[in-house]
Amino acid sequence: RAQAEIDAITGGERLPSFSDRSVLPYIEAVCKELLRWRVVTPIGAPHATSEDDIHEGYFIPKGTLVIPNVWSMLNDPAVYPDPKTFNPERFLTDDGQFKDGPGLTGVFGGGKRICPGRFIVDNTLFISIAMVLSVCTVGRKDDSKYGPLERNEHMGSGLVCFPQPFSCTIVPRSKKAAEIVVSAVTETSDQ
Ligand code: HEM
Repeated sequence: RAQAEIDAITGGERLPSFSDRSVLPYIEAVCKELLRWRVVTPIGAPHATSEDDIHEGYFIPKGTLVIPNVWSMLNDPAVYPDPKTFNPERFLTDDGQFKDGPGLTGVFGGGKRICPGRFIVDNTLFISIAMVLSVCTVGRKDDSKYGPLERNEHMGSGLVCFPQPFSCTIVPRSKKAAEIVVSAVTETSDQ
């Protein structure tokens, strides 16, 4: 579906660009679902309350350490049904337009110390996914080095989580797609 959406805009003749973003809602949804499905900072960053507070009946004194359970918010079945399934469509309306999801901004923390890198993340995710999928097909692969993919497709643990090593296949979709990649690389190295 992602590739069909891109092809409808580029005609398979060029790489997608940032100016195509508003007409690629499914790619937008893929980016958001990736941030939700594999949470990079599952417990955000610790903060402290700067004054006494009451939250849902609980008294929280000034100076209390607060750790946001971002993973739980983004895996709440009441908000994101069947949360373990990668399903970009949860970020689309019935007529295929992009819709943001509750709690997703929590991925980057909040308040004065919210992640300043979130704009880089947003743009890099979009352009990388759109460009790669426009010219390549990415496939699953089991191998003797890392074993069955299912066993390795989880994230590591820690304050910052990332996928465990895994194998995959990345192949050009066509001869034309391979030519587009070569000419983009040549143009970049000429600059
Ligand atoms: C998916 C990628 C990323 C995620 C999920 C992420 C998440 C976070 C979170 C949760 C915080 C703590 C915010 C808080 O205190 O509430 C943070 C802080 C920060 N992030 Fe990111 N981040 C990402 C990428 C980046 C990138 C690419 C950069 C820089 C290019 C960056 C720079 C920073 C900096 C400098 C802070 C500290 C801000 C401060 O304490 O004032 N992050 N990030």
